[in-house]
Amino acid sequence: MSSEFAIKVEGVGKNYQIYDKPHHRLWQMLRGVRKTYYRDFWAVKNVSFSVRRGDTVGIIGRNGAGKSTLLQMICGTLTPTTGSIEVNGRVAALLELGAGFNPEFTGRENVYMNSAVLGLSREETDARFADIIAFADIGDFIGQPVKTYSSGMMVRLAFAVIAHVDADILVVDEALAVGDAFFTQKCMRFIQQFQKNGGTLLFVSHDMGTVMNICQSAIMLFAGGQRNAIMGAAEALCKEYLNQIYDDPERHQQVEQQRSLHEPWVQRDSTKVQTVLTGIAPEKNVYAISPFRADGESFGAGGATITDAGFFAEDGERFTMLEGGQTVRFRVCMRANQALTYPALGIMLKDRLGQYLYTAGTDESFRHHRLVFQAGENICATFQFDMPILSRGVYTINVAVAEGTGDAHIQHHWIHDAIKLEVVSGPVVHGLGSPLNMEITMEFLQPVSEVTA
Ligand SMILES: Nc1ncnc2c1ncn2[C@@H]1O[C@H](COP(=O)(O)OP(=O)(O)OP(=O)(O)O)[C@@H](O)[C@H]1O
Repeated sequence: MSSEFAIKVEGVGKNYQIYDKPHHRLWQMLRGVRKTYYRDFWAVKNVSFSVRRGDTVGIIGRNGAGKSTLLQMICGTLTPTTGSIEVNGRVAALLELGAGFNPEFTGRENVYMNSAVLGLSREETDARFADIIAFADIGDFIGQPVKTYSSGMMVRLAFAVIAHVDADILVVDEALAVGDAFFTQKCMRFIQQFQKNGGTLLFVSHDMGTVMNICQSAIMLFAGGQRNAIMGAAEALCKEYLNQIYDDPERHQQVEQQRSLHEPWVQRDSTKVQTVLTGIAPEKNVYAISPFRADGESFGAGGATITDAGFFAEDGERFTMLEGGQTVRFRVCMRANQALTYPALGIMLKDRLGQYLYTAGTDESFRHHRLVFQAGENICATFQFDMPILSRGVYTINVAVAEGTGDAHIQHHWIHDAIKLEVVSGPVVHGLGSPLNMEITMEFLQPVSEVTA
């Protein structure tokens, strides 16, 4: 296989023999020469594709389409019935909760066992053990049997291991990377670094927005057919996937039923032949704001320390709840530990996948002020803006203090996820959010013929 490829899959299929009754299995063993007591079920059939090194590939498909089956075969935990799979490099996967862990063993024992399965020697694991534990951040539970872990702890430990085994290929199911927002951000930072370093990523997701954002190409699986996977550009396949979802006869049937139950309201009121509805979205966009995390994960040269950050009202009160559209002040404060020339404070709002939505800094506005801070000075910057209307979910804000100019600067203190924002309610479920002050109007441009009651 050319080393240009990380994975090459040719004609791969996985067949399960389905027995309708338990005793049919026994009959098959005893009398199977003359008669077959099972049905063949192809979870994956005749799949071929190749993934180049360094690519990020989305794995999409409806529930039961065969994603896990295919990926388990790539990881080597399941044997294909047909075809061949070549993998060039070390594969580490986060596919199934608790997979690869022995529930009776402690977290520590499982780390050693898992690392060994992934190709690390005992000495290599010894050298990385402290980092693995720090990444997982599960405290004393590391000495407890894994069967006592919450699902969140299990994901933490599993991700910590795969992040430290020098994998060439990572297989991650997005559904497992959810839970604690700060841990998710840490995982996404690791994944972004892994991609930058040229790692190959297979990313299973049901969120087409995410796939289009982070993947160049995608593999779409679908149940049935002579060949049940196709590979293509991420955007084209995501569109195709959405087409398929909405082309579902069951959905059409449900809508037909709704039609038969509800008379269209325009027809009930014959005076409303032409109607205008005007309104703003009825549900308030409410944000819950976490306290400032001074001890959040951070880095920097140490010439300054961020001492506080948060949303404040005009009278100085710290907000713990906010509403989309509300005018707010985000204040970030720092202490200079040394003299600083051209210092700048910055804030970055990120979505759950660690992608920047908005960033702002004092550098642009204060560039011409040629600011200099002295050691021991405390300085706060306030960013006033109208809170955007974001879709429901968890967001975080990084805060940072840098010194220098746009191209040539150093970071003195950068805190990842210093504040967590959770949009707990709101009118927007899909997409990033909605513009502020949106009004929705519906007009019937064609006169609707009068309907007799
Ligand atoms: N051991 C098994 N025996 C029989 N059928 C199986 C077995 N494992 C999986 N299947 C079937 O194979 C099909 C593909 O399953 P798979 O878990 O790979 O789908 P998936 O795309 O990962 O689904 P999801 O998105 O729900 O996780 C399903 O119909 C499933 O019921």
